[in-house]
Amino acid sequence: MFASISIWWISIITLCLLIFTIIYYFCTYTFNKWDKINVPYVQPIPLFGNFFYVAFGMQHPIDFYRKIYYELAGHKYGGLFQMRTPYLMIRDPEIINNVLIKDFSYFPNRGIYSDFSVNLLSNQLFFMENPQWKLIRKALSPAFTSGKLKLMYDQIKECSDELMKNIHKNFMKIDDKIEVRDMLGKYSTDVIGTCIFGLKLNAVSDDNSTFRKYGKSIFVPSLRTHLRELSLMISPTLLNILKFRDFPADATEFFHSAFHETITYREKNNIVRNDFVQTLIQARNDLVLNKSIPQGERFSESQIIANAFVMFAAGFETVSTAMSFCLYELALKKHVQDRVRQEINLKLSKNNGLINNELLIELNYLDMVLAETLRKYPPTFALFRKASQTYHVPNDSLTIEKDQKIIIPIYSLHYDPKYFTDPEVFDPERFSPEEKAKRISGTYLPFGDGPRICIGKRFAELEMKLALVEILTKFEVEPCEKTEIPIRLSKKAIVAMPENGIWLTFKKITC
Ligand code: HEM
Repeated sequence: MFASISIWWISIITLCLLIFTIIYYFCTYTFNKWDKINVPYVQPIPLFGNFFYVAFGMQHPIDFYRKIYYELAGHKYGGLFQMRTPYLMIRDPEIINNVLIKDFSYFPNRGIYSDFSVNLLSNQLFFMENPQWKLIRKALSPAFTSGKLKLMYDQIKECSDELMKNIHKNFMKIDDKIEVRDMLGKYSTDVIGTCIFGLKLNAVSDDNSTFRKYGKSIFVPSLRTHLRELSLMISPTLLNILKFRDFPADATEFFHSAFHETITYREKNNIVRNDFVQTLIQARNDLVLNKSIPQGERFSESQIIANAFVMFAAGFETVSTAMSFCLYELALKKHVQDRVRQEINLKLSKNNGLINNELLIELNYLDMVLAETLRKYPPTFALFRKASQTYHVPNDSLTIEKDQKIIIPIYSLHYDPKYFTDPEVFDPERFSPEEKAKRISGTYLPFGDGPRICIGKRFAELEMKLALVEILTKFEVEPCEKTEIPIRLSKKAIVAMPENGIWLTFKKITC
């Protein structure tokens, strides 16, 4: 009897040991990656890698990358583990330039996984991989030429006029304190609506705007997005089993049908306009309906719709957050605000008081202020790439294997005192023509770089400058008792976003 009990115990213990060994192996077997190729790395812990505090919402990814960046100080690159997935962080500007620009053909993709069969709206420019990415980027780029931007000016101006009306209304009805991120989020929703989709959304004046509601829901930090990220870093297979979606289902449905209706309405009614919807219709004709192109190069209807969505998703939160941080810094730095206003007023007086596209182009100091805002608060805090083939780093022993995921830590580079002295200080002089000429390329990357650089960069700059000119010529912005100093960033957001909004006082300029 004793013999059978001990056999039973031995079997149980052996089974437990076996299960423990399998789990331990699963949680750690990727961790020898950097030792094998002699790359410095930060010591991981089973399953979580270096990502433990981020996984439990105790650390912002920005702080996480910053910590790794400094632990790898003195090295051109180094390894880290986001859960079980090994990433190569590149710190050296020359290698960064090789990856983004010079040797782009080795790194054409971001390597951000999405199962397109359940995430229809992710099947677009941002997530797409070569060769499809190249085809669609070529088809959509003509929508953002300087000629096209000039044509969009009047539409953006209409939105900024609405914005100003709303600020005045708010001013008279409520008080002089405004949460600027919400207000500017409504403005950027309207701008994208009219310029990209030809839709008058009126989010600025309509508190119940559905576009605004669903737009916000894409970026609101949620447990779903967090768990999605974590399961992906543990294993894409796990993500496929758990089927976490990239975006909430109701938002996906809403945007899919809204964009589908817009495109089909234009087609049915033969409406031809010189705007982004027209570019999408053209892309649909060339890449979906054209039977003469090879099957592999053909796109689906749903991919065209997803590319309408990406302009909305990538364009509204980034712009409104950047403008809000800009106003925040100007409120804290009165002398910089005065100088911006002086420049605007000087140019306005030479332009008969008229705000137009040409005037905006001439506002060089405002450009410097915006550039410094995007240095201090880059909405996208890191760039991602994946090697599509094995790559030997020139003049170095490192070989980057095919499929290796790469992180370029924008935020850490922007705060490295080697490249930006006193990085915590907001100083637009860093972007004077002389300082810009001295800057080491590959250290300032708010819009990314190379062929995959942000497609909406110039559109965003135009939109931001116009709203800032309108606001700063009519109001002085100041901090109030609700202004958070220093500002705290949300630990869960996928873009650099203030935790509690940005409250500022608006004082009417009377003269
Ligand atoms: C302040 C505003 C903005 C910032 C800071 C910003 C930043 C970025 C960054 C860092 C990337 C990744 C670039 C890379 O990987 O090298 C990106 C990509 C992208 N952005 Fe923006 N963006 C802004 C506004 C916009 C706007 C207004 C639009 C659309 C109208 C837009 C559309 C896109 C798209 C579609 C991509 C993917 C491009 C591709 O993969 O080919 N962005 N953006």
